[in-house]
Amino acid sequence: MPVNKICCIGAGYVGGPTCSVIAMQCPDIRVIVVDKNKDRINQWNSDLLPIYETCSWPAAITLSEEPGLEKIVFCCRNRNLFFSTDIEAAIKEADLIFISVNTPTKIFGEGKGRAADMKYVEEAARTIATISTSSKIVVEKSTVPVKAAESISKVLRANQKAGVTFEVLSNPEFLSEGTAIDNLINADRVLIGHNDTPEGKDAFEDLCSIYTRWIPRDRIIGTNTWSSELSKLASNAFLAQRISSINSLTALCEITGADVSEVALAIGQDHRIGPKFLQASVGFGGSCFQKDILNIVYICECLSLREVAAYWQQVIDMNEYQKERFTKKIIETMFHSVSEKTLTIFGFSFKKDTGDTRESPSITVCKRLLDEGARLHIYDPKVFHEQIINDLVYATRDPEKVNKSVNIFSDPYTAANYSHAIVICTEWDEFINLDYSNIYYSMKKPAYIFDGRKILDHQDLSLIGFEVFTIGKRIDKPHVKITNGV
Ligand SMILES: NC(=O)C1=CN([C@@H]2O[C@H](COP(=O)(O)OP(=O)(O)OC[C@H]3O[C@@H](n4cnc5c(N)ncnc54)[C@H](O)[C@@H]3O)[C@@H](O)[C@H]2O)C=CC1
Ligand SMILES: O=C(O)[C@H]1O[C@H](OP(=O)(O)OP(=O)(O)OC[C@H]2O[C@@H](n3ccc(=O)[nH]c3=O)[C@H](O)[C@@H]2O)[C@H](O)[C@@H](O)[C@@H]1O
Repeated sequence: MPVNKICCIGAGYVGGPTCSVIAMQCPDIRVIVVDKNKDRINQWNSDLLPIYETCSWPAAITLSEEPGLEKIVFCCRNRNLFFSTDIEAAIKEADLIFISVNTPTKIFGEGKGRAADMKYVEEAARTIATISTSSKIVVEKSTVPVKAAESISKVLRANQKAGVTFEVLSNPEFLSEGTAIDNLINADRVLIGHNDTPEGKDAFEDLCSIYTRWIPRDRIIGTNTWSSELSKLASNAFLAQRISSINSLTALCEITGADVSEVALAIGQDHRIGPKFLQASVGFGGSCFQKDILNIVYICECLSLREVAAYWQQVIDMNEYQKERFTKKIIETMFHSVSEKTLTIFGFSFKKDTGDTRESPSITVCKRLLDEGARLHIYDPKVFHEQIINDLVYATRDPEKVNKSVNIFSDPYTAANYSHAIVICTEWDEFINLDYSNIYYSMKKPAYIFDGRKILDHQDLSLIGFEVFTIGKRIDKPHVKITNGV
């Protein structure tokens, strides 16, 4: 059955960009992205989109300009791309429905702190079943536990109207924030899990026919549904595992005098290992790595696979250790106390080129420093000030302390003024080229820099006069040649 109308439930970081790209590549298909969050839909319909995406238009697409998400949305919106809160109408008319709602870690009940909360997926499935008056392909785009498609099918079947059928596919998303458009247009692979039945195979072909408009057919992988669901979790677990592995070596490097960047370069040159995701850091963040690994841990524990669960849990534990180790180093270096001292935090998003703060290592570092009595000046080029305050209030559960001890700034120089230390928590490019001589003169002495992302020129900073600490490398004091003109 040709797909003419698509509905996507969930207008978030995945639903919005994914459907914008589909609308751009398939001008003959009408794409409606719906959400129950009215504010979010209003933003998608405004000039200020809810997601910050910097990426450029890939070379494969011939257009005279280099647009990112904004250009695509502005080009397709109200042509064949629509954002709406009328969920029922969009479901009714669609041939194919993406479920792209959030699947956060459960915060209470059975599996609290580890299992994925499937309530939004279930709610979406119930709505689809009760509203639909014609048969649909339902595509699970959200990241879900293995066997979730079975639960979705069960909910759909239990509530479907006579004569209406549903075929459920698993089509996990692999985009990264900040490079979503590139990732979607030049996807390494598109994974589609389907039932091994004639209906399942037909639905697979229907979804394929959308992706093949711009993705070469040999990059589309068809698997059984459970492999597809597990591959998504495993993919994030493997990426996070690489970061924890390189981070595990940083403490060793600092003690022995090895430099973790040199180690990463050396091991990454082996084409069997490869250079990506070996950048040592204060720790990984983002909405998915931790959540998806916890999900694997929980599934394994439920299946009595204790050793497997413990193996993956260690990736998370190492990440916690790294954030704690970095913060401890700050406190120890500053004479074992940051109480009443002002520390300037550069970067609050979980990585550069996004305004997203979910599970950002910056939150953990700030919370620990606030617990120790520090005053914080925070600067991030993209995160909204209210978001920073909300995150810190949630983390500390102490609005009074946040109100008293945290100031948010709109420019890095003012933020650093009169502070005792700068702490780099996010690798924003703009931090690399700041005028650190100027910053040094405006700070209290000794002036410290703690580079949690290894992005600065540490020798230069030492020469300016800073006390410098970074991850995975001992910074020796510079041998300043004192010349007296002789
Ligand atoms: N953020 C990312 O970079 C990636 C996320 N994923 C996965 O994709 C899924 C979605 O993630 P995000 O887009 O980041 O989440 P998000 O939180 O940004 O967006 C989800 C949206 O779904 C809406 N929603 C929830 N239940 C709904 C319902 N019943 N009806 C209508 N709207 C509903 C929410 O209001 C929200 O706006 C998650 O499972 C996530 O693990 C996968 C790959 C990348
Ligand atoms: O399922 C998801 O949500 C997505 O999760 C990640 O994407 P994302 O969270 O946007 O960001 P990444 O670029 O993977 O970075 C995650 C974290 O790891 C950190 N990181 C990354 C790479 C590295 O070498 N070192 C490192 O510390 C980043 O700073 C960031 O905090 C995956 O890369 C995507 O493939 C996946 O689709």
